[in-house]
Amino acid sequence: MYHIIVNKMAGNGKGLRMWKEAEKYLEEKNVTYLVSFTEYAGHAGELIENIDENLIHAVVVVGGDGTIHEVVNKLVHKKVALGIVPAGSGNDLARSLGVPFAVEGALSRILKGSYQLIDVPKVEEEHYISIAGLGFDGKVAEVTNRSRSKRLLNKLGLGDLSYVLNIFRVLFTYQPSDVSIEVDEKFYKFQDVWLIAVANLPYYGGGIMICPDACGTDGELDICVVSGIGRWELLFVFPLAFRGRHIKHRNVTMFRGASIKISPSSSMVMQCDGEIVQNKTADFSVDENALKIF
Ligand SMILES: Nc1ncnc2c1ncn2[C@@H]1O[C@H](COP(=O)(O)OP(=O)(O)OP(=O)(O)O)[C@@H](O)[C@H]1O
Repeated sequence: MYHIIVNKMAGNGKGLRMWKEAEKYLEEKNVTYLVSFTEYAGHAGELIENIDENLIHAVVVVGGDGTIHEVVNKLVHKKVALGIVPAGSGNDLARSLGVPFAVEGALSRILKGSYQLIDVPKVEEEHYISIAGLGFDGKVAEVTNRSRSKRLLNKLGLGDLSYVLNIFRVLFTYQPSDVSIEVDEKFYKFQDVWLIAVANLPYYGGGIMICPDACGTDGELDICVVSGIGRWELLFVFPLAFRGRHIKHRNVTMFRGASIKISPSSSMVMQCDGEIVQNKTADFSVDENALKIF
């Protein structure tokens, strides 16, 4: 049986609209399912905390990357597969995996039943599926989630605009840090680091292809470091990242590895799949082939 988890509030109400469409489609196809609706942050994880693996063969999220992130943390190394009907504002996991954005396409992919095994990275005990970021992107996520303008813009259906506004706000106040990075026992030192992305898959931030070659089945993580760059130049490089063309820029360094330790000289805000995490250290590893995903 499918357990469907719906975040009605995802994507400024897109979750509810897409669920209504999904409900009709599932009825037409005579699919048996159990459905639950999230009511607060953290609820999706709680709903499947004690999942009966003999009864439920797949969890389907109708929601965004934040809801998926909670579910991933409960499904790692389980028999239960994950399906997604992308209804968030960013939908970067769907973009990376080529999941259709329309309800019918996304559901028919799930109902076909063929899954792949995907790697799941972790930083300390926190798993994530797409990208973890330290620095500038973490700060933008933190400021946006706290800001009153987000709530107001969400009500007006302009939620994405709050990210853009905060990118500018953070750009002119952010203080870069010096950072030591250990990748598979090789040691690197960077000055004036703006951001470090540690990626299982290519996309974050609603379509930014920060690590174009990241592959969720190679047992490794791709790392992008942006350092030693002026504020105005960063503003110029930023749009290139929507097509992955930033990687040739002289202030951008790309690596790949399975075990990564990041030590900044001053604290850097960390986000995993867009959710802020309060870790003391940033030691990354990969659980290979740890999640079944449609
Ligand atoms: N009923 C609810 N009311 C408020 N917040 C909720 C509710 N249900 C879940 N949440 C929380 O809302 C946050 C955002 O949800 P989600 O990621 O699904 O959508 P999104 O932010 O619009 O999409 P994306 O992450 O793709 O940009 C998550 O952290 C989730 O835990």
